[in-house]
This record gives sequence, structure tokens and C-alpha cells, in this order.
Amino acid sequence: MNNKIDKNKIEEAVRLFLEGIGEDVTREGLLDTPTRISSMCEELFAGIGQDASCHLTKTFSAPNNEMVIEKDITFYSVCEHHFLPFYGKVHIAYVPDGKVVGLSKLARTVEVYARRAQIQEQMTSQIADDIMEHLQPRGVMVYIEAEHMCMTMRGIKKPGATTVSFATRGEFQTSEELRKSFLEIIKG
Ligand SMILES: Nc1nc2c(ncn2[C@@H]2O[C@H](COP(=O)(O)OP(=O)(O)OP(=O)(O)O)[C@@H](O)[C@H]2O)c(=O)[nH]1
Ligand SMILES: [Zn+2]
Repeated sequence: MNNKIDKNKIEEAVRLFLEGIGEDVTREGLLDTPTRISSMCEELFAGIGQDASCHLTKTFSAPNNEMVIEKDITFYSVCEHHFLPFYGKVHIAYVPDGKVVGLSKLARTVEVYARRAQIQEQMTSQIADDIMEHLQPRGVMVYIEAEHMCMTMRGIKKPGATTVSFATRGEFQTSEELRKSFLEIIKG
């Protein structure tokens, strides 16, 4: 859990917000809403101030240096512009250089960066940079496809529009073949 979260402040702000939108904060259905929202924030923003390196330091000897892919890691995040959800799948590939991490640790790294106010491209780069820095593989590629609620339920209102972002590091930057085989596998 995020120790920096000040639940009292959030609850006070939610009461003000409810008043701001013209709600009656004393009506029964809303009485517990400020505390519900402050508890929810502990979950949604648990990644703020968290350091993903703790998940990537415990490594195992790689049986070989072939590409490892963890695909279809579901994530939910919140866009920093509108505080509306964006969600989808993260696919990660890396080429080890003598060591691998436990598979769950890639998904844990995704959680650290998804559980905060984000923009998709930044989250994509942060995941790639952390894997590069802490696992020191020969290369890494992160591919994210997501739907942004700020594009669907408000503003331009285009449900179904998908945002794709990717980040390449090391051998994935130089080898089109590696990029192609990763993309073929995640699309397969
Ligand atoms: N690049 C990028 N843009 C995002 C992301 N999430 C939301 N946005 C966009 O952020 C932009 C914010 O634009 P602004 O013009 O400041 O805000 P706005 O008037 O509410 O924009 P509209 O959505 O066009 O109504 C919008 O175009 C959103 O679609 C993201 O993860 N990456
Ligand atoms: Zn947005």
C-alpha cells in the first residue's frame, strides 16, 4: 500500500467535489462515498513512490539466451489529464544475457507503473527502462494496447479506438527480425 496516501485529505476533497457537482453530501447513498473513494485510491495509486527495482533484483541463471515473452498482462491505469481509466494489455519481450527473472516479476513491474496517474507512452518507456537497468538483458521490447475512457465516454467519444505504444531497447532497436518475431507471437 502507498504510505503517502492521506485518506483524510481525499475524503475532504471528495465531499467538496460532490458539493461542486451539485450533490447533497448528506444523502444516504453518498454518506460512505468519501471513505469508499479514499480506500479505492490506496489501490489505484499504490504505485506512487514505489520502486520497481525490488521486483527485478532476484534473478536466476538463464538456461539459454533465447527471447522470453510475457504477453497479455492485463492492466488498469488512470490518465493524468482527466483521471479517467485507461486499460488493456502489456506484452513484454526480452533477450536475456545470462539471467532471467521470475515471470510474475514482469507483471509486478507493470503494476508499479500502472497504479499511478500516467500517460501510456511514459508507462511503456518506464517498464522498458527498468527491465534494462535492473536485469541487464541484451534487449527488451514493451508493447501496450489500451482503450482510454477519456476518448470514449467524453470529449471526442470514439469507443473502440485503441492506442498502441511500444518501446525498444538494446537488440530490439537494431534487429528488425527480433521485433518481427515478437510482434508475430503477440498477434498470433
Ligand atoms: N499521448 C497521450 N495522450 C493522452 C493519454 N491519455 C489521454 N491523452 C490525451 O491527452 C490530451 C489532453 O488534451 P487537452 O487539450 O489538454 O485536454 P482536453 O481539452 O480535455 O482534450 P480532449 O480530450 O480533446 O477534449 C487529449 O488529447 C487526450 O486524448 C496518453 O496516455 N497519451
Ligand atoms: Zn485522459
